[in-house]
Amino acid sequence: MFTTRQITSIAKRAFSTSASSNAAKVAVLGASGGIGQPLSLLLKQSSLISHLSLYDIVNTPGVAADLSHINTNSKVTGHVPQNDGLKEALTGCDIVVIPAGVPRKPGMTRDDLFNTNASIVRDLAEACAQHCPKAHILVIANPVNSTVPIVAEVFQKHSVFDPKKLFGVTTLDVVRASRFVSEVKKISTNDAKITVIGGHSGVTIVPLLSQSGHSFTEEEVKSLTHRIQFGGDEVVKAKNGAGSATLSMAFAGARFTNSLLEATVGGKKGIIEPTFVKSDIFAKEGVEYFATNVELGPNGVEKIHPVGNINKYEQGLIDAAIPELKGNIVKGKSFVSEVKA
Ligand SMILES: NC(=O)c1ccc[n+]([C@@H]2O[C@H](COP(=O)([O-])OP(=O)(O)OC[C@H]3O[C@@H](n4cnc5c(N)ncnc54)[C@H](O)[C@@H]3O)[C@@H](O)[C@H]2O)c1
Ligand SMILES: O=C(O)C[C@H](O)C(=O)O
Repeated sequence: MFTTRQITSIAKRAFSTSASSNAAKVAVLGASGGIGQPLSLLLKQSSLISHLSLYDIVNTPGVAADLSHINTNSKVTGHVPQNDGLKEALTGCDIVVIPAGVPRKPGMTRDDLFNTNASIVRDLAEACAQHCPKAHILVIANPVNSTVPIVAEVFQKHSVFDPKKLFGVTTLDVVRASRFVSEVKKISTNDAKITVIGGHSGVTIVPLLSQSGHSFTEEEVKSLTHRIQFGGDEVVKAKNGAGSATLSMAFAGARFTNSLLEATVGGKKGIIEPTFVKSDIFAKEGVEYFATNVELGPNGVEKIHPVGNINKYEQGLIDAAIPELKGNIVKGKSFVSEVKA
């Protein structure tokens, strides 16, 4: 006869060793990089992932072997371009996260990365359109304001574009905003929920501090807004040529991926994350993609939240963001259409 304690312990073991049937295959493209490795480590902890598929042009066999010893239920595989590695990495994927591409050095803007990263993202998007056309695509590679339209154009070219399944990952801006506000107001980050809208570069990043429920002096608003818009530069400067944010980005990327997993395979309702998606909000102004809070659901984008009530200062920030955002988006779209022609 088993005691109650023994039965509980056997049940717990059985539960913890059986992989969840509601779990997804998730690929990380650029998995050996500064973001890719810690992001993959964080994703290895998810019970909603059955297969973590790691692709990079180098070093993924080692990264995958290392992660595969962690005793969570997901299988980990590593792929490199040889032997149809990209096809193998992507086939059957539900979610593809793309941090592949070069990071900034001091003095560079994110747009300065376009020449290198546009073709990397375009080629990876081509492979996704062919091998996992129904997957949710999460773009981290910069410049996000342009790389997201690049992915959309490639998917459109293959007639497989679903705007509900394409996301520019802007979560780091919200993570930073929360942290910076918590420091200034001396409050817990749990009480510092800041909506950040727009895009992901300099003035296109628009924090809506007036919606936070906290009051700020004019001075605080100006300095917090600047810090949130240019937080990436702080890290680039501190790393002094060794790249940009990797660990905080991995945290933010894992947060967004986990939210999407919960909303899709996890079946949870009411999950809201900020993200740069195809949106009608400023379509009249010629801006086809815009980040606001987005409710996630089983098919990806469930509901795009409007900007909401804003003050004059924030309206000024949006007015400044629109032309730059528009230019970034057109640049991404033309990059694909020019090659198409
Ligand atoms: N969205 C954001 O908030 C955010 C935040 C931080 C960084 N980023 C961006 O993320 C990107 C990656 O940053 P990082 O610090 O990890 O850079 P990194 O150089 O450390 O890593 C990039 C990885 O991409 C790989 N790679 C290059 N070409 C590839 C290809 N064709 N296919 C697959 N993999 C390829 C490299 O081998 C490398 O391992 C940069 O563009 C950076 O600007 C975005
Ligand atoms: O600043 C960068 O270039 C990386 C990233 O976009 C960030 O916001 O940290």
